[in-house]
Amino acid sequence: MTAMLSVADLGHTYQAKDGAHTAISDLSFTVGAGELVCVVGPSGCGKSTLLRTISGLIRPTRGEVSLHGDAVRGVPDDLAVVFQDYSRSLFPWLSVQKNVEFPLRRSLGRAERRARVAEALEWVGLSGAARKYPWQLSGGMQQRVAIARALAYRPALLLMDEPFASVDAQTRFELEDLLLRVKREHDTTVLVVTHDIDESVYLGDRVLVLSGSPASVVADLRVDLPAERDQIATRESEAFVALRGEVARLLNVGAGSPERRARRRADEHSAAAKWAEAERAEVSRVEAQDRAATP
Ligand SMILES: Nc1ncnc2c1ncn2[C@@H]1O[C@H](COP(=O)(O)OP(=O)(O)OP(=O)(O)O)[C@@H](O)[C@H]1O
Repeated sequence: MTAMLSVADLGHTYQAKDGAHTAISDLSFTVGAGELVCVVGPSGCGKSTLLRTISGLIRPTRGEVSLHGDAVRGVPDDLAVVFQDYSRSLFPWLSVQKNVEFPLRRSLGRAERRARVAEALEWVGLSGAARKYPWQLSGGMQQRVAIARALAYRPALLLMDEPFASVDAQTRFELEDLLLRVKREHDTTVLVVTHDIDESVYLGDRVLVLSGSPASVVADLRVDLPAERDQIATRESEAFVALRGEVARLLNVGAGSPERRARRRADEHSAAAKWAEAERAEVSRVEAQDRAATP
């Protein structure tokens, strides 16, 4: 299988006021064209840093990322990202139609843009919602819009950062099946970061298990399940149960004393709050820029 994405000896060290912090070290893996690979790892191990380097938002301090053979030096044209927080990734002042159309506004003429939007909305079952605004839709529908926007762009690689973590369990199952269907029908190459071990096995052709910070690859597991999956039958199958057990063991889920676990959760919480704050400021800045650029 041709490698669509190649990550070679990747490392990244942040320079902060209180010293240097190595978030990822020696990460190497490839993702083949048409493959769906899930990445799991302990909280704070460096998964978002990995996605930021793949999407060209930060330059790694070591190693290289290539997309169909070309080294990534900035944000690649043929890449789309779906984030966990749909409410911040959609523009509330634009209709669903205009949200999905937005990334296509420079590359395509009006007729082709409209055709792509109609097609993508049909894929995600939202043809009837084109004229609505994001705030008129449920959380699951908003995340469908974000997925439609990514798909309308026809990216060579779709990156998803905890895409279904903010929706209820029923919607999560529906969106997982939607992703599998779209991937199968359109041969999309996808890299999904998730905290959910079951989700990683249900969705993945492979599961990459990362170590604690700084992240490196602990295991690259092939998911030996039929391509057609079913939320009940697949999750009950022996192969599924065995694999999710293996991932949990590799992640050492449940290890440590209750005190150590509580301390670790508190540390993760304060680091997450700090970076969420920085990210909010960055998103507001970019939104203000986009708002100014919106015709
Ligand atoms: N801009 C930054 N400057 C300095 N350190 C950072 C920066 N961004 C992240 N870090 C640190 O790098 C480490 C990895 O962070 P990252 O957000 O990549 O992890 P993660 O696995 O995505 O976390 P989570 O599972 O909580 O989403 C953390 O210790 C974090 O505090």
